[in-house]
Amino acid sequence: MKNAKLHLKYLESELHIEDENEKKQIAFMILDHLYQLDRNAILLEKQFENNPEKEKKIIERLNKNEPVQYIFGESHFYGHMFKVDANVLIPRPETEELVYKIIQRHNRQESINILDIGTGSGCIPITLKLELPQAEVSSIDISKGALKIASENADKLSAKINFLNQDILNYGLDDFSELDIIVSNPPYVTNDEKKLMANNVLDFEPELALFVPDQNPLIFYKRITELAAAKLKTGGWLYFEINEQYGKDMEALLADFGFKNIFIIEDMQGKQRHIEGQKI
Ligand SMILES: C[S@@+](CC[C@H](N)C(=O)[O-])C[C@H]1O[C@@H](n2cnc3c(N)ncnc32)[C@H](O)[C@@H]1O
Repeated sequence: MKNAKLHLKYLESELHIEDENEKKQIAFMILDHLYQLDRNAILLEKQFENNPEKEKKIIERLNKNEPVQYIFGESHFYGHMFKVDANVLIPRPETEELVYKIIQRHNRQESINILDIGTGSGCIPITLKLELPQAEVSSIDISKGALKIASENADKLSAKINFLNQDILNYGLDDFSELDIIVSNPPYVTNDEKKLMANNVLDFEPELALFVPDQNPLIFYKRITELAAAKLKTGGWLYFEINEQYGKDMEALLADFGFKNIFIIEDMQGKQRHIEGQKI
């Protein structure tokens, strides 16, 4: 039998993670994931039977920089647990902020049409459907692997979403007439920025979800803004998560396509992370 508090310390000592807080957090997550030991159980020094083989495998993968979310196959987003694998981006807290912003503007009774572009794990469309249950929600991704995970998440969380496998750069939204909301967190990292990124992102997260050509970093934003100008209802909103380097360019882009009420929103780190604009 092991003592939960002492075992937490042991797990920490096996992890090659520089940041002490992150190390502790991940050791907690291992105890929770493998043995359902929460902070209370650790504080009370609960006795439990451990599985050294499983622990060893997890620690080996963590020490090769693999994100803990891929190892456990799940990630929290907006109070729900989403299945994740190597086909999908790990949902980020900044994206929760974008979803929160959208939910604040609408109410649960509105029968609105929402389209999300770039589904990934399905975190955006599924959360919007759960919070705005009268909405019709659709979501597009080029990746069949991502759509499979997103559909599983939608089923698990009982959210009815219309998923479409399309390349937004070559699809004119022909299945849609008038939309109230278009939201997207498209790929926005340039190759130049690759060298600044952590290995656990570069080695494990899907390239398709992250990168855009250096010579055309706004390729997805230009295409989606053009489509939104055509497909949104008057009064409808366009929401993007953005690369903080391109706030000014994004404002100009939305203005060029006739959007009004354009606002850039900072994330919790104070970075220009979201933009919204209204079709008037
Ligand atoms: C940055 S990820 C966002 C995923 C998810 N919405 C989130 O916030 O966690 C971008 C997504 O866009 C998808 N994608 C990339 N190129 C695409 C294209 N040409 N058409 C449609 N989706 C595309 C990727 O497969 C990926 O799932």
